[in-house]
Amino acid sequence: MSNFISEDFLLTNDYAKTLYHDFAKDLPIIDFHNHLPPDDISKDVTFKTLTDIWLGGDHYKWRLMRANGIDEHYITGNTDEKEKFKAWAETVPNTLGNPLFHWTHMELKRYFGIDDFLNPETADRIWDMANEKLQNGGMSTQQLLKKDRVEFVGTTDDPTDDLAFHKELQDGNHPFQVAPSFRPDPGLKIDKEDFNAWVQKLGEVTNTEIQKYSDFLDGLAERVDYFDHHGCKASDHGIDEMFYKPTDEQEVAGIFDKKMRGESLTNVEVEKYKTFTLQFLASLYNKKGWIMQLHIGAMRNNNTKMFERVGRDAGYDSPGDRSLAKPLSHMLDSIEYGSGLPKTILYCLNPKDYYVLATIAGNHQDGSTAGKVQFGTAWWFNDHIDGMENQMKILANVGLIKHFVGMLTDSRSFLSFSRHEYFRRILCNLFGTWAQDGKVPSDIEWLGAYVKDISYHNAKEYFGLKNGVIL
Ligand SMILES: O=C[C@H](O)[C@@H](O)[C@@H](O)[C@H](O)C(=O)O
Repeated sequence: MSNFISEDFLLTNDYAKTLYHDFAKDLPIIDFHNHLPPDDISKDVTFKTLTDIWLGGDHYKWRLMRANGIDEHYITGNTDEKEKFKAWAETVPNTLGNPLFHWTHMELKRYFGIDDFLNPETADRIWDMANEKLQNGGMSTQQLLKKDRVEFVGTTDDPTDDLAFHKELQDGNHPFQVAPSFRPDPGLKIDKEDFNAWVQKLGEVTNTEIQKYSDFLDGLAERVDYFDHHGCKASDHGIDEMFYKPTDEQEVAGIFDKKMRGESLTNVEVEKYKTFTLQFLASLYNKKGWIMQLHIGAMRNNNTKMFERVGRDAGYDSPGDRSLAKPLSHMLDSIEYGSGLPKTILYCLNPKDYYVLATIAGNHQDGSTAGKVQFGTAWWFNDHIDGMENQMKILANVGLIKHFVGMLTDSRSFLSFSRHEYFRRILCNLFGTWAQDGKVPSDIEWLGAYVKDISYHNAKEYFGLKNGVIL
């Protein structure tokens, strides 16, 4: 496979090559949003097999395996690890054009030095080589972070989490910083059955009996303080359908009481509750100087039979298509008008909303911070060459790509950091092609400064980091 994943992979002209090799390649990584388990980092876990590190939790791969006719037994079932790996190896040759085809081979090459095409014929050899490498040292979670020069990891954490592993990590002497991100979705989703149980849990961790909405808000505020003390710099919200229904605390207190009594709520009540609670949280984020991330528009768990069998985040999600322009614009406007909008990153799953997000971000730039409101990088089903190019072109068309905070993996795997390389190659190829086509001056230093900012410096500045240490 010597002509694949070569030095100049995805770099189609000389400008692109110079931009990547001279400006992007050697920069450290700031991965400000992912789903890595902090306990695996803190315990410096070494994964035993390629299946452990590659297939556990990776619903992207699971989805393609199912599409390839593989039985669930070999995907999320209890079968032998090697059998699972072989099922993936059988799938890989059929993934042409999918980013997983590139990611798989980049990961084999970068982490294991394996240059072979993964397929049923090479599977045994690759399994042995990779597992030997995993077991021979140098591949623990912390070593992988160091090897990839990861300076900052932003995990995704429930507000009721005690953050014990983050604390351990912060007390340790590491060249990287692992910070929690505050993800209060269960406290927003008042329409879900487990809402009341979550409220009770919040009460337990804050040592209060939450009886009314104001107790609940106090509990959230206490956890924001707690997260702040543990290095948190950002929140994250999974908003499946954007909402905005203006209301006030008194009305929402009544809605909360109703839910606590076990009564069912109307859609309007649910939206009012979510609106006020998000406004309240945004005011806390703003006071702390946190970044508010909104991931909007996933339609989740669309296969009930499989949801009952394998649970959430298992590969049964799609972009939804509910309009988000008005509610999102009104929501941000109301926050800005009220307590002031925190730094905000907007992501959407349906690419039909790219112009909406990119321009709504522009509506709330206020001159306080360059790129204060960001149109975030291509998320999930858009995380591929076309999706990333599309996102960056739209951002450049209607805003300033110069201040773009760039890539994050959103991943659950320690081998996904090579996706920063993938992103940087795509970025350099985009700018290099503009230079080649005479669309922009071929001033390599000037373009190189853009590449460095987008690959690393902008995120570092935006998150207030200095050499891996939170300022
Ligand atoms: O890239 C895909 C993601 O990891 C996806 O699983 C998450 O974005 C998750 O649904 C979430 O809500 O945070």
